[in-house]
Amino acid sequence: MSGSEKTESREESAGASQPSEVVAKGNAGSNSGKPVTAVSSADTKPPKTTGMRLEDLFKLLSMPDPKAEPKPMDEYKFWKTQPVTKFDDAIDAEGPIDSKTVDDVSKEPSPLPAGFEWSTIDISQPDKVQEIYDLLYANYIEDDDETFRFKYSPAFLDWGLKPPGWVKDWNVGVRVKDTGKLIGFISGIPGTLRLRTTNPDIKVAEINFLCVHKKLRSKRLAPVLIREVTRRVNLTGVWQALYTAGALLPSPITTARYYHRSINWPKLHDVGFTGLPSNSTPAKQVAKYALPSKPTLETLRPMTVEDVSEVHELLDTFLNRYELVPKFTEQETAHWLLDSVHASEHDKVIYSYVVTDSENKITDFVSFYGLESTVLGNSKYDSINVAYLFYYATTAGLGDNKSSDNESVLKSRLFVLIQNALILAKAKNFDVFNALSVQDNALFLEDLKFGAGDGFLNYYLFNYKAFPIHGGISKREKSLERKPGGIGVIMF
Ligand SMILES: CCCCCCCCCCCCCC(=O)SCCNC(=O)CCNC(=O)[C@H](O)C(C)(C)COP(=O)(O)OP(=O)(O)OC[C@H]1O[C@@H](n2cnc3c(N)ncnc32)[C@H](O)[C@@H]1OP(=O)(O)O
Repeated sequence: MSGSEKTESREESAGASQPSEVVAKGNAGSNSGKPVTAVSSADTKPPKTTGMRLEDLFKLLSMPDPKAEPKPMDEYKFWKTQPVTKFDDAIDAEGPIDSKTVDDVSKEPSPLPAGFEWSTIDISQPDKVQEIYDLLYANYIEDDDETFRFKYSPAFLDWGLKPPGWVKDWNVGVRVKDTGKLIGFISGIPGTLRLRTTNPDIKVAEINFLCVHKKLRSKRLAPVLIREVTRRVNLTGVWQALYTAGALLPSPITTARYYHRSINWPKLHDVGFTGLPSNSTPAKQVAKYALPSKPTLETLRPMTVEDVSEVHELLDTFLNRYELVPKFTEQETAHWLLDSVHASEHDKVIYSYVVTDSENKITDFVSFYGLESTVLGNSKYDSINVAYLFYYATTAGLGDNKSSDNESVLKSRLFVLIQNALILAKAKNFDVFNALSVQDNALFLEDLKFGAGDGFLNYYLFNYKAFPIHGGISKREKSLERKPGGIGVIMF
C-alpha cells in the first residue's frame, strides 16, 4: 500500500535484484502494512544503486524513508480539525481531549456529496456481509506494488464485526443513490482498553475497514465516513476510539513492524512475496523453513468452550505485562478465541490451542487467525493463505517484568509455544505466518526465522492524549528492540 493506509507487508528482500531475502509484500497488515521480511546481512550482496528508487535505497540502508515523515500539520485538512494529538504536542497528562455530552451531538447524519446516500449495513443479514466483502475484495488495502490485496472473507467479517455488544449503527455505508451500489464503508465495534495502570477502563469504538471504491478516491469521502461513524459512536455515549493504519496521521501512539515467517517458500517466491537471497538456492530455502510435521508440545490441543474461563483468567493476568491492552469479558474471550458461529473447517477464521500440565491445568495458550490475500496478476496463484499471530499467554516467567531469570524462562517458553503455532499453521496449509513487533514477540521472532517486512502499523487513539508506547522497534533503524511494556492489543 502506498504509505497512507494499513499496509500489506512482504519480506523485505524479495526480488533477484535485491540483496536480501524479502518476505511478502504487504497487504498483510494495516494501513500500510504488513511486514516484509528483512534479509540478514549474510544473505546480502552489495546493492546496485544505479537506477534504484530512492525509497529502495533507504530500505537497503535501513534508514527511515523521509516520505514517512508527517506532512505539515496545516496540510492535514481533515485531521487538524479532529480531537487527536498533533505531531509536536507536548503531552503533560493522559486523558480525553474534548468532552461533550450526547446532547451536543447532531441527530442528523453528516451531509454527503450529491448522488450518494447513507446506508446502515445490517450485518445480521448474510447478503449485506457479502456486499461489504465485495467492496473490500476489489478495493481494500494493497501493498505498494499492487501485487497483494487483503481478502477478508464473509466468515472473517462475521467474526470481526460481531463481538458481544456489537452495534448495528456502527457499520456505516455510502451508496450511489441511483443504483444502490455500495461504494464506501467504515465499521466500529465496542471494546474496553486499559492504558497502563492509571487509565484502567477506557470505553472505545475500534474502527476498521475504512474503504472507498477505487474510482471515487481523493474526493474527501473518507473524512465524511469518519465524521459519520464518530457521530454514531458519540450518540451512544462513547467518546474514544482505537484504530490502526499504515497511513501516517496525527499522531500515532506507537508504530510496530510486520514480520513474516515463510512456511511454503516456493509459493511465496513464485508470487513475489519473498526473494531468493543471492547466496542461497531454492532447496536451501525450503530446508531453512522446514518444520516438524506435528506439534512438539505433548499436551497441546485445540481450545474448547470448557476452557474459556481458565484461558480468560490466564490471558487477563498475562496482559498485565503490557501498557495498552484490551479488557475482555469472559464472553468476549470466548468470541475472539472460539469462533462458534463458523465451526466448519471451510469457514474457520480463528485457531486457538491450549497446553495443560499434569493436573490438566492450562499453562499456555496461543491463537492465530487466517486471512487470505489476493495475488494480483499472477498466472499460477490467485491467493496466499496467511496466518496472523493473535493473542497468547503463558504462566512461564510471569512475575517481575524486569527479572532476567523470568525473561529467559519466558523466552524459552514462547519459542516453543510459537514454534508449535507455526507447525499447526503449516498443517492447516498456511503459506506464511505474520506477526507484529508488539507483545513479547521480540523475544522469539528472529530465532523462529521471521524476517522483517516492509510494512509498518501505526496505532492511534481518538480523543485521548497518551504518552508514547514502545512498538518493539528502534526509532531510527526500525529493527527489533526489546523493552518491557509495550502494546498488548491486536487489531486485524
Ligand atoms: C469516538 C469515536 C471516533 C470514531 C472515529 C475514530 C477515527 C477513525 C479513523 C479511521 C481509521 C481507519 C482504520 C482503517 O480502516 S485503515 C484501512 C484504510 N483503508 C484502506 O487503506 C483501503 C484502501 N484505501 C481506501 O479505501 C482509501 O484510500 C481511503 C478510504 C483509506 C482514503 O480515501 P481517499 O484516498 O479517497 O482519501 P479522501 O480524499 O477521501 O480523504 C483524504 C483524507 O483521509 C485521510 N486518510 C487517508 N487514509 C486514511 C486512513 N487509513 N485512516 C484515516 N484517515 C485517512 C487523509 O489523511 C486525508 O485527510 P487529511 O490529510 O486531509 O487530514
